[in-house]
Amino acid sequence: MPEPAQPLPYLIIDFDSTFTQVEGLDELADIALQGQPNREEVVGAIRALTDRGMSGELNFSESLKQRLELLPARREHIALLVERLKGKVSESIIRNRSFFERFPGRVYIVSSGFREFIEPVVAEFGIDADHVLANTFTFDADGRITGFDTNNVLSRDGGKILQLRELELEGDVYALGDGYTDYQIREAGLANRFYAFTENVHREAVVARADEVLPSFDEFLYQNKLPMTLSYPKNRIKVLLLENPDPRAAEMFRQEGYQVDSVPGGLDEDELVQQIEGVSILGIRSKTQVTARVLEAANRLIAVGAFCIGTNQIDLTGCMKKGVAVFNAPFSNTRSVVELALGEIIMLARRIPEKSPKMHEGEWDKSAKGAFEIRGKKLGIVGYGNIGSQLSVVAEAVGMQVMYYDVAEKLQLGNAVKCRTLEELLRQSDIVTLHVDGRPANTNLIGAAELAMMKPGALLLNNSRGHVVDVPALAAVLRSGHLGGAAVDVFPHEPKTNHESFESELRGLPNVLLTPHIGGSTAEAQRNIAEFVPERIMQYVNTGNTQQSVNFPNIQLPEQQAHRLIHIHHNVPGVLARINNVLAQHHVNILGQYLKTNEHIGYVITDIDKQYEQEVIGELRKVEHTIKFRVLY
Ligand SMILES: NC(=O)c1ccc[n+]([C@@H]2O[C@H](COP(=O)([O-])OP(=O)(O)OC[C@H]3O[C@@H](n4cnc5c(N)ncnc54)[C@H](O)[C@@H]3O)[C@@H](O)[C@H]2O)c1
Ligand SMILES: O=C(O)[C@H](O)COP(=O)(O)O
Repeated sequence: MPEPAQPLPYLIIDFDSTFTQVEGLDELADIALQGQPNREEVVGAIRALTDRGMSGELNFSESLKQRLELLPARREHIALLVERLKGKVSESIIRNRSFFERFPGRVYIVSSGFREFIEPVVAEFGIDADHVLANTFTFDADGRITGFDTNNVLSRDGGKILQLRELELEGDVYALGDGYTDYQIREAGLANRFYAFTENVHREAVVARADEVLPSFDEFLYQNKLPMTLSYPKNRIKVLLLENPDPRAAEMFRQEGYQVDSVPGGLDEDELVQQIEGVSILGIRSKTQVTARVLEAANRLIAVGAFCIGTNQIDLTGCMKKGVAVFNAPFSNTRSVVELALGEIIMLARRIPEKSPKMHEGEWDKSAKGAFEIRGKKLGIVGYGNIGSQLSVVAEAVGMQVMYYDVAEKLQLGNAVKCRTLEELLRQSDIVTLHVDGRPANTNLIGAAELAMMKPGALLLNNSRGHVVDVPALAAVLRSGHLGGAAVDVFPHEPKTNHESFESELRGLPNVLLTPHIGGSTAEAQRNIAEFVPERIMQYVNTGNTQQSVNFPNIQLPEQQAHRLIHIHHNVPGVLARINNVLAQHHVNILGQYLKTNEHIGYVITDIDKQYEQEVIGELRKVEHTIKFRVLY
């Protein structure tokens, strides 16, 4: 861990809602009133008094007095409280335990809370009792808490100020806390700076008076160039989510401590270029185009999450060359598409797209004309990947004969028959369903010539990508009656939001089922995706693991041993040797090293000894052909 550049300031840290996530007295009331019918009411009243005291609405001594009058606690409840509080230490304080263990002499816990529960909690972080300045309870002979020691300066209004005066600290003093009384230390001139700590509670009145706002203790250490566990505070990682992924995605990123912004609907290239600056993680779905121009404007981008299967909307090579890893959800919505396709086959076979609107208009058109069972019919699947192969199994289960065509060698499932050419499949199938990926070469894969090869009266489904089918050609064969119907979910030009209108030559044609790109839009799929993608991205950010990235060399890493250095470079000879030279020159021991390359980049992870000088990092950053370099911790 590098040494701090300057002498450390004294840190005056509040306990309740700062060192721990909760208020000690509120928790004590909750414990003491367990099983009592008035528990909620009394705890609520104590919480309200705490809050009024903390925001400066009620003077402190009055707030404390009133709270203790309401508190029916006893000595034995305190031990239970201590155990509870040990499990509720603020995340960023836990993360930086080694900071406290290393500099206990520079840290004071100054609290209007009570020594009896503060001391044992902070002792676990190496903070001694004489660096805990807090109130003390008074008890009666039966062990019931009766009040507080009124001789203690901290029990009075302006108690923290009086306490700081008594301490007579020399040099820089920084106060950190969530309450008004913490701010008063700086107001009284007893601290150079006041940091409003908002990891647990955000009090407007306090934040408004702060020199700095700290969403975490990492942020404090980072701003002051002090030794910290993470290399970069998570609250500085900005996430931009477009196209409404399930709210669970934002929730997961927020839980991790990231800042999350959401823009409903998509953004066009110009809009995204405007918004991408400062964004570390971009979350999109199938519509947003991540182009070279967008990447050029992306000055902090680490990863792109496609909250869908398709990634053809992303310049994957451009991302790779910029050291931006892309992740998608390759399996989360496959079942939803399969179910939609099966439903569409049956709907088209029974000409429901024509019959249902007629019924809504009051027309009764009972007839078997053009309607057929799907049992025994030939289903031709183009693209036998995750969706195509799953549909194959389901279609066989309802009695269809499955044929498939794929450019890659694929395992035949069940009784499915492989076709050697697309033409072979098109000429035989009663129903053709497209499940190819969106690679540019698949543009107009099904055009006029291919449509002409299909059997008269056959049905076509496209749930893959809009550009795979030549839409005017499809409209022509539907109008001519050569095809019996079609179901189309994806289009070359799709509206950016639900407020734009949908234009297509397919509108108004008979037996054509049109859906607004909803193949993967089910509650189950969206929820799965919203967990899957953030998990992959957070793993990448936290450990460097690139498993299942669609554009980075995939490395599944063992658990980190000490410090982890992540180096992304252009794949040219000699970079690894240069990295290792720097480490060797500084006598840094390599505990483990993992390298994988592809045609464009090399991705090397090096786990090194705890001990290293700051210079090493500077030199590694300067290694020629470096695209991105980061130290995990
Ligand atoms: N409508 C929706 O909402 C929705 C939902 C999910 C996925 N999708 C799209 O569905 C498609 C399939 O998804 P998947 O997860 O099964 O993808 P996948 O990558 O698992 O499978 C695609 C298959 O198509 C094959 N292929 C590519 N080009 C081909 C060609 N010209 N001829 C024959 N085979 C070809 C590939 O070899 C691969 O086996 C993708 O385009 C995806 O974007 C759409
Ligand atoms: O690629 C996909 O998974 C589908 O096309 C679904 O895309 P969407 O999330 O934009 O609906």
